[in-house]
Amino acid sequence: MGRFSKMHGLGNDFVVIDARTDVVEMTESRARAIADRHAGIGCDQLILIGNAPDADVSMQIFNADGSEVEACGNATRCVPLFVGRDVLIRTQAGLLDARAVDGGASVDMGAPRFEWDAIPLAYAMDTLTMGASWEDLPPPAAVNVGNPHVIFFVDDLDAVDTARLGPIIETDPLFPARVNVNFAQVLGDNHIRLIVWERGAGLTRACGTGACATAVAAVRRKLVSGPVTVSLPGGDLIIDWAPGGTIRMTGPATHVFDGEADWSRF
Ligand SMILES: N[C@@H](CCC[C@H](N)C(=O)O)C(=O)O
Repeated sequence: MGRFSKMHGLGNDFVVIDARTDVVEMTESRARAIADRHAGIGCDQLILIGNAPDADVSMQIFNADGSEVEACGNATRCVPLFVGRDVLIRTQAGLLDARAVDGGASVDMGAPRFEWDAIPLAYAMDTLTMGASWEDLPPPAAVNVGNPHVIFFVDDLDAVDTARLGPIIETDPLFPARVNVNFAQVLGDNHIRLIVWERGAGLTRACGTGACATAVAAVRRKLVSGPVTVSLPGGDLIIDWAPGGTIRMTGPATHVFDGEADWSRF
């Protein structure tokens, strides 16, 4: 039998396995089966904590569809709670410094990347893909915070059919590796409301990297300033970024329960 912990950050929920002590061979189909909410344990992402030569621990991230990805902000905040101390975490997105704070954690998520600035993204969307399916959405911003995000700033978030547009944009041929889709409404100089259609997981209650990417895009467009409160369906994150710097994300992390499972059944 293998052990796991169920954890979440603002309702973005995880099955966390300590691969330092429980060796489990993770495949796409096994990750998908564990994440299945009806026939498995159920989670948005499956997290494997392992050993790393250059950090306290490593973190591997699998979306609910089984795809392995580079970054997960909400899971990163859960790692200090899982390990029991502040940690330097090796991820595909780089080394992340995660420190416990009251009720959660504060993480240096590294510097955002804007390599997509080289792509005339709005033009490409207009000419290649927009057509019938993208409708009246404005040209998005594109920010990579270890994983890829597009951000649409809209006037009225309640008027956007996020469940319908999310998967269309996620799988648009413009994004060969698919993309996380953020729908944001600026509520004030330091406040953004956000709904995220996550690549490989769909609509989640919160997306930490989505909040980081959205705050960065909003600061760059001078829509907000200073530390930004990003309000997601599951609650609030504080994101602090200034041009040229790294992103600091602060918010809750929750341990729900521990369990045991026979991984060979998945
Ligand atoms: N929920 C996460 C993001 C998880 C990965 C994402 N779906 C992707 O495919 O890049 C977060 O809190 O950042």
